[in-house]
Amino acid sequence: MKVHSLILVAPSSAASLSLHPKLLFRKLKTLSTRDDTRLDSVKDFSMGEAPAFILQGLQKGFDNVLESKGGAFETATVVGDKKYVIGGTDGETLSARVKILGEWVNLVELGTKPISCNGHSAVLLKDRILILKKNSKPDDCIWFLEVDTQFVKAQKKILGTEVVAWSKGVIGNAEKPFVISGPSGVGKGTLISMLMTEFPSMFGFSVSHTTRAPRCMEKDGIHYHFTQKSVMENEIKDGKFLEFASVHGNLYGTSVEAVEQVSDSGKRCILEIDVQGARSVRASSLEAMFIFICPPTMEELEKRLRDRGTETEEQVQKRLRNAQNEIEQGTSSGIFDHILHNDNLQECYANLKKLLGLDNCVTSPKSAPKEINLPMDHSVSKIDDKIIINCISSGLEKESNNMILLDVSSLKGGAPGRTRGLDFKVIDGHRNGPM
Ligand SMILES: Nc1ncnc2c1ncn2[C@@H]1O[C@H](COP(=O)(O)OP(=O)(O)OP(=O)(O)O)[C@@H](O)[C@H]1O
Ligand SMILES: Nc1nc2c(ncn2[C@@H]2O[C@H](COP(=O)(O)O)[C@@H](O)[C@H]2O)c(=O)[nH]1
Repeated sequence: MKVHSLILVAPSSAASLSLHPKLLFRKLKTLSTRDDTRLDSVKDFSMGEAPAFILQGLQKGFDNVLESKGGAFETATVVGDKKYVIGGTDGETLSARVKILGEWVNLVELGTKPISCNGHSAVLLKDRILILKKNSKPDDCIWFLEVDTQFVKAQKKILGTEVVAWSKGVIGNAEKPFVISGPSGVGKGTLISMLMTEFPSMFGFSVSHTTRAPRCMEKDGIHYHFTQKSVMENEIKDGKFLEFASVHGNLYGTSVEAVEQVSDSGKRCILEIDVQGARSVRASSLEAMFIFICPPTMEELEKRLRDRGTETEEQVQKRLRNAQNEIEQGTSSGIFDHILHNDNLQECYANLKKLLGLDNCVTSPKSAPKEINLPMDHSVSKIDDKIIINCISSGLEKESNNMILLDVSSLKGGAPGRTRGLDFKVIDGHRNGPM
């Protein structure tokens, strides 16, 4: 029998990625050939201990799949007394609605929503719903709708309403970003340029937003995203910034997207931000390495700032006044993992490379990122932290029963950024022989 739609209650024994494929196939076959009346017993599941279930379009009339008149595909996921309805083809994106005790209530959806698709599966994990989009590109097929994560809980408190947050799922982990701070003119930008010139495929710069005016050689989107104060303040309210601070009289900030874009490219992200920003990142969920750059003396710092010639006299004075406080904070607050002294530039650069494990480093070509290819037709089931995607191939002479095992045991990050740490394995059914 071909498995079209399958619903499982998580057995106590964990199916791990290391489970022998033959055993897994056997286990699934047993479960999938069960009488469909088995489904009724799990219709009323509640959230908490992560009951395993699938929401699948193929099982018409099944409680969790709603198909509205216009052909809009929707799934409903019950979490305690709430029912999250996800889908709709009337817009360009998927969206979510929620019913509490049978009544529709106002729901704020945060994050970037996924673009619409021809159906999806929805699987309840502990505090979020995994969405597997059908007929979507490999880098767009896995999404999460967070319903009870720390981020959602905090936003509910702030907004005083029901909140969910969308987050795109990414296979693998990002390289640990590093934060470089130090007073204006100490040489942060110079050191970062040297690093990016020597290791172009290894590092990416997080392009900050700022409300200050561009300097003559600065380009929008490359050196900074130059913006208006009111625009940036609204984006801060919308939760788009990982950190922000008022520095030397202007607003500066790192958007969540700036860091995620660098990580998506497989590079290690560099954040060049002030001490207040570093403090905020330290308190955020972003795991990073923190480096503070110190000038040899205040006189030398002043000379470098003046020689750079990018600031007016008034601005130089302001930056020097702030520098004293930054150096005190940077060297005594415990925010920073490492302090480097930029007296001799080449020596400081060599020390920075040492910290980053790059001394005597030979750059090797990067292996291509792992990509998941979800077939249009698949059914989904769940055992503990493993999502089993049964790929249904039709029209082929031989029936293929490939499976994708998606491991959601080590999720990292999440809204307002990407959800990383996903892993998967393809199990070729043919190679396992008859069961
Ligand atoms: N070790 C050094 N010795 C002498 N000059 C230096 C040294 N390091 C950097 N400089 C020079 O000091 C000036 C300021 O450096 P840079 O612009 O990199 O500072 P910054 O910390 O990035 O400043 P800001 O925070 O304002 O962006 C530049 O003209 C640079 O060439
Ligand atoms: N908190 C943040 N501070 C930032 C960010 N980007 C830059 N900076 C700091 O601003 C000063 C001044 O920069 P300049 O380009 O005007 O010379 C610099 O020393 C950085 O420390 C940011 O995104 N967040």
